[in-house]
Amino acid sequence: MRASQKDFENAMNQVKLLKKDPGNEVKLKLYALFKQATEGPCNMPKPGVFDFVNKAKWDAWNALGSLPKETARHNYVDLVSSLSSSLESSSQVEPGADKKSTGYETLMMTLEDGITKIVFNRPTKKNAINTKMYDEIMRALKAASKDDSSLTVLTGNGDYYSSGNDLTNFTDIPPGGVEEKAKNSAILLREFVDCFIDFPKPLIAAVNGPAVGISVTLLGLFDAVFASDRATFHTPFSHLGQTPEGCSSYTFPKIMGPAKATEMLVFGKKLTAREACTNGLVTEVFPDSTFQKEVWTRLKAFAKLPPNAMRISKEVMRNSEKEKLHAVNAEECSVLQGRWLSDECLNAVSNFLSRKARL
Ligand SMILES: CCCC/C=C/CC(=O)SCCNC(=O)CCNC(=O)[C@H](O)C(C)(C)COP(=O)(O)OP(=O)(O)OC[C@H]1O[C@@H](n2cnc3c(N)ncnc32)[C@H](O)[C@@H]1OP(=O)(O)O
Repeated sequence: MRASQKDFENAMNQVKLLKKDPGNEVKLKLYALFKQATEGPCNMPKPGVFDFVNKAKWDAWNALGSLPKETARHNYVDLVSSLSSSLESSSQVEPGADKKSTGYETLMMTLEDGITKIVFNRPTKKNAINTKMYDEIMRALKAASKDDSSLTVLTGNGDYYSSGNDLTNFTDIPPGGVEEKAKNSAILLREFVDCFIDFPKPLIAAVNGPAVGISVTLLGLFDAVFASDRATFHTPFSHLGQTPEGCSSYTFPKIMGPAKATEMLVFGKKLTAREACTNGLVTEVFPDSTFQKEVWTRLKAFAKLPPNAMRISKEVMRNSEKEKLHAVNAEECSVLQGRWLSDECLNAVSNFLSRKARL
């Protein structure tokens, strides 16, 4: 049976009442079907390459070709009806996830048993790091460096550790245009990585699942990395028209040798947790089924060690490198500032946002 104009109007109202965000992919489908149903085939000029959001919308509408208005209206009503039932009943996210807690919007932070735990908390976005999250991680690290804990642990909520830089960060273009955006991003990145270089206490990553991009490169600045055997380590910089950050251009060749570092940072080879452990990036791998229990037993034992001895040992081991790391960070950010303006990068980001590419 075909959907009537009344069904279509009801569906439009139902969309506004959805309690959960259906995600960009579905929103693009809804947009395209709505435009096709009301205006027919795409009749707008194609937006420019920098106009990510409108280009993604245009691509979605244009992809419907000459689909008749009635069919588009019917498909729109069907899609909304399937969303209303599935989204209202599904609950893939852990309690507390994606909610404001303890003064942070994108993190959870606790201090217990001498351990400050910072949890990336955007599980529905695979813990992608958006601008707010960069700011909050810096704030959390500054607080952790001064609190009563002896060590600090970073981990992720949900199935991912983190999918790295949130690629929608690139869509928020300031009045000064993409050049200003690239400049501001380089400043933010430099300040962000500096916080890891300067962190004074033992810093440990509990990598609970796949890690991508900057969430991988930073691991070279951690003091221990414990990984679930479900975790993977992926730095697809060339695929994204980008270049290494997080001091990885220096730490990775040092940790694993230039050949293995090149496989990861230049050719984008994705490592399993065991491969990352063999290469020296990961301290130890645990079966996913016992990961939390084993890691936290280990961490609680570490936290009972004399905190000053641990802090000073870290200082002795790392201080001679600090100046070099700050210089590497500055150079990587400056190179990236240029890459973010390149066609290679802009096209890769645009493809991700239009759902044409998956890594
Ligand atoms: C300013 C400082 C800049 C520092 C620069 C750092 C460089 C990097 O970090 S480069 C690495 C950037 N990350 C990526 O390229 C990963 C992109 N994401 C993916 O390829 C896939 O999402 C995935 C392989 C991580 C997961 O795929 P899967 O099919 O399992 O799940 P999805 O449906 O794709 O994801 C769910 C949901 O989450 C959104 N999302 C995931 N990762 C990102 C991301 N990095 N940026 C923005 N959004 C992300 C994804 O779009 C989905 O959202 P919707 O439900 O709204 O569609």
